[in-house]
Amino acid sequence: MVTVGIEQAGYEGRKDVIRDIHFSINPGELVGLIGPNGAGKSTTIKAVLGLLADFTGEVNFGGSKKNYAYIPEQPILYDKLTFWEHLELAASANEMERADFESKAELLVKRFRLQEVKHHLPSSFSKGMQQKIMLILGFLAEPDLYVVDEPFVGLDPRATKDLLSLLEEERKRGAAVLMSTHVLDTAEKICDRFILLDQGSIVAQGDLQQIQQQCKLPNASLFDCFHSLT
Ligand SMILES: Nc1ncnc2c1ncn2[C@@H]1O[C@H](COP(=O)(O)OP(=O)(O)OP(=O)(O)O)[C@@H](O)[C@H]1O
Repeated sequence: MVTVGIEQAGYEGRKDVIRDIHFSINPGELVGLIGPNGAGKSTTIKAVLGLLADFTGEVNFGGSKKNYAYIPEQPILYDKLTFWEHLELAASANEMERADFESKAELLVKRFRLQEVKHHLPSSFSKGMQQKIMLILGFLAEPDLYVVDEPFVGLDPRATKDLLSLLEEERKRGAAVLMSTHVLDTAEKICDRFILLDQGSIVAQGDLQQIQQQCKLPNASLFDCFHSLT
């Protein structure tokens, strides 16, 4: 289980962007981090991953080692490495066996329909194709925790479906997922629980029924709850 207890966190020169953020994620669970622009979703993710200069609190990954894959909103790729070389680099960082790496990587490349561009430079790819590379890099690692920042915006419907089915398989293996998104109708369908952020703090958390109770709107959609709370 991943346990997050953030007293406060922020950036150099802009401390205290988020405060009193407490939640946990069980193995196999998909938790949605929801909130308007600037609410602090990405900052919360960076705090969980230990990427912030200014941080007070504690994040416990449950094991001795922080075993996670972070799939950022903006793809981060090297200009001079081909798509396949990015995968090879990730495999060596994760100390994967060659044969294991090749079979998994080939399957993922095929699944996201990128075989044709395997040996091309990703700097020439579209935003959605670059995003797929970030997803493949994450899935290759088979981590205990996936941290996915706004995955749906750049992906076409088929890629979105591929992502969701792969995440479902990974959750069956026991992987936990923390996902930030604005796409509330998808979030409502796929997340076990939600954390609703506004202005750097949690305004509601729980499953849909608990969120509905917290905003006193029985049977309301996540979208309606979101609007009444933010
Ligand atoms: N590198 C940074 N330095 C200083 N302030 C930052 C930095 N990044 C974000 N912030 C500020 O922190 C606040 C929360 O931003 P954050 O990116 O966490 O929001 P978000 O909920 O992820 O928003 P969005 O939905 O637009 O992606 C905003 O006021 C933003 O201006």
